[in-house]
Amino acid sequence: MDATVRPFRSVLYIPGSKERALEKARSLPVDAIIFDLEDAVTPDAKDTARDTLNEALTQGGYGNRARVIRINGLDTEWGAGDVAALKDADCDAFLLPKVNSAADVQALADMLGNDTPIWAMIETPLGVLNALEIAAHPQLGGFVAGTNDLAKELNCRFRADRMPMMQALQTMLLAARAHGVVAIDGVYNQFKDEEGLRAECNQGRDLGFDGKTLIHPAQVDVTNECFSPSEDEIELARRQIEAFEEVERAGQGVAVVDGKIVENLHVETAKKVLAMASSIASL
Ligand SMILES: CC(C)(COP(=O)(O)OP(=O)(O)OC[C@H]1O[C@@H](n2cnc3c(N)ncnc32)[C@H](O)[C@@H]1OP(=O)(O)O)[C@@H](O)C(=O)NCCC(=O)NCCSC(=O)C[C@H](O)C(=O)O
Ligand SMILES: [Mg+2]
Repeated sequence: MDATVRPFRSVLYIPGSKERALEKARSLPVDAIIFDLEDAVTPDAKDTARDTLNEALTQGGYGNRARVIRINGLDTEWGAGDVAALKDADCDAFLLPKVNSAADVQALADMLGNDTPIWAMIETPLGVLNALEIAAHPQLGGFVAGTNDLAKELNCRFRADRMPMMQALQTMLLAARAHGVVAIDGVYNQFKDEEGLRAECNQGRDLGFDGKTLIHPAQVDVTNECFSPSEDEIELARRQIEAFEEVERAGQGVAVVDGKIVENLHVETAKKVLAMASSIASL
């Protein structure tokens, strides 16, 4: 799949210790999986989770889904052991929690000793404030918003409109876009509340996130729907491209579609919409 238009709509956390969930994920229509060794795994299960996860990845069967391993922080008693056990695993990226600076990313890069992309959880005040230098690290492939940790660190309240953490989310997005890395929104904790999830997905999509992290299979379909180009968006993109090509042939640089101007930059966006739609259709 073309990496520039690879979809990351639905990114499901799976506890690395849960064999049943590791098995189930092979058949779920998610774009990416985060195999978690951090928060979803209790301290007494940390060691066995490494083996369970290694075995699942060796066995494979995850198809086109991007496979991301979230290790424990390098400042914890498990981080170095996670890297040692999994650095050669068949995966697409390693996800480092609570990244505060580019030096944290470099520390993991040094320990890995390979060029597997590193993703960073942005979930601390320093991580947000240093997002630009973190995104600029040459091995950095993506940001994941850790909205639970962020709320804890900010001492803010959870609100449906997420106003208290909006600056952090947008700072992270600006940095991700400045350096062309993937940006995934945080989780929606009430996993049985479909309407609440839909609203938060739409907000994340409006902000510019590529997709959303999920904690339960019941969240997958809504999320895929919200982060896919809709039929209306696809149809509009086609008409914008056609209209622009027509005016271009007549030596002009501005078309009008549905009463709105269409210039070269809108055509670029329209082409991205069609490329993403076709990438999703090919899954
Ligand atoms: C939330 C859960 C504990 C709920 O578990 P459970 O009660 O077992 O759910 P169900 O009985 O409804 O499960 C139905 C079937 O689905 C499978 N399942 C459940 N969850 C997953 C999953 N995440 N991935 C794959 N499959 C899953 C069950 O095995 C059942 O299968 P079957 O036997 O065939 O019926 C549980 O969903 C869970 O543990 N979720 C993950 C929690 C997690 O990963 N937390 C850490 C990430 S969130 C975070 O840390 C964010 C960040 O750092 C921040 O700061 O914000
Ligand atoms: Mg967290």
